[in-house]
Amino acid sequence: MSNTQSTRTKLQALIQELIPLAEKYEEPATGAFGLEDPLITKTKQLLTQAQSPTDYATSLMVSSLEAICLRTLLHLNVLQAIPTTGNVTLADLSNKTNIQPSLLERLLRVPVSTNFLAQDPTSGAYSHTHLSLAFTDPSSMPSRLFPFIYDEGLGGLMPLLPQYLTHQHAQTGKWEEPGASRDSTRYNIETWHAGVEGEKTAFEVMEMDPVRMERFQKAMGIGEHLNPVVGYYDFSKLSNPNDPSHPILVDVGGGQGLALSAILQAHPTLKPTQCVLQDTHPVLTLAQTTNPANLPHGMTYQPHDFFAPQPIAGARAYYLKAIAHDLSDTNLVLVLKRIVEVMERDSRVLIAENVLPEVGGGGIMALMDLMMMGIGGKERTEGGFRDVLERAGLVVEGVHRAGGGRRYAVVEARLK
Ligand SMILES: C[S@@+](CC[C@H](N)C(=O)[O-])C[C@H]1O[C@@H](n2cnc3c(N)ncnc32)[C@H](O)[C@@H]1O
Repeated sequence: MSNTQSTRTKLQALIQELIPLAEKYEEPATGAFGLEDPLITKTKQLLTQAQSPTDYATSLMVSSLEAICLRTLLHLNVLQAIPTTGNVTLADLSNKTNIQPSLLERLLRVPVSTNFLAQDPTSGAYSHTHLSLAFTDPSSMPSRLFPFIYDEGLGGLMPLLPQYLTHQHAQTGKWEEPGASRDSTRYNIETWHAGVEGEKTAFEVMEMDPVRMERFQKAMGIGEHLNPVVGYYDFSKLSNPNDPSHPILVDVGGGQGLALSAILQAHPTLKPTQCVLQDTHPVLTLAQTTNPANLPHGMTYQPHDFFAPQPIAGARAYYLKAIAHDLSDTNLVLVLKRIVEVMERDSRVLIAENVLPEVGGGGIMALMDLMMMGIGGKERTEGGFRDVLERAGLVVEGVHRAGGGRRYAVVEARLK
């Protein structure tokens, strides 16, 4: 069989497989994240099979550019200026946005080429597709997620990965993960890019820009929508009403307290007076002034560097959400050891994170993992969590998965 014939046979087989998948296709839930319908997975296989390597290289370049154009269009409020129904000419769009027509035309050419936006082939007028329309609602998941991920790494830092690795190789003689043989909180793409390599951590770089810090902390709320905080771990078992002075829940690096707030709301038996929110001083100041999580009165706000000795001894649980993935294995072990030093037999460490499968994991997990690489962190498999917990003197008691096809889980650990 010639190559073309064998490709045709494979394409026909894939198309046959698409038909039953199309019959079972479900409209994705709003905000569903990384839960790819089998129809989409199979369609991508079909496309890959049909593409030549040159087609593939072309689409790769175009989709990278599409992200840049889309970020720029959002920045300039262009998508919002396209009517939700009907279409708009270039001249009208230019008048509405006060943007030079030729700049607009050139920025819009890419998203039109990918069918993200529609363009009338005769008049050239632009209209929305269901995809672009979603980006006009500032509260929609795409509008919240894409600019955040783009601004926090995808657009600026990740494209520097080849240069960063070359720079690191010149210093260490090794091709390795950022900071693998140094302190990865201070040696990573973010700190190198900011010109403070070895001096500040990635989060200290962020704190140098209060506007960015506030935007980042606000954006943490997106996580609650993508991966619910409650519903798969029974936090109510931490309750200890007989000893009201006993700390029950310490949220280590808890940011604005969004997770703590969700936990307290879902488990009214937990007393706020027995809960502690720890983070850096600037972040807690922001949390107290803006209180976006609507945290109840009575809980303690405690500035604390999680590399320093843990000031709350014997709490029922030390909760770390989206902390482990900011850290290398070495640094995570250091942070966990600070907690281990003050744990009692009934104390637990609760790590809330995505748990990668041992093999693969899909595009969005790969993206999150590389985003974390930018600041010296990483996503982990269950085996990866077991390993760091073991090195810190802990043992896994359970992996409580969020379910619904999500990778998210609470990894519960106790003293060995
Ligand atoms: C990705 S955010 C997660 C926040 C929160 N746990 C959540 O899930 O919304 C990481 C948090 O760790 C905090 N952080 C970073 N380095 C820290 C340190 N050395 N000590 C304490 N908190 C730190 C940051 O200020 C930030 O709020």
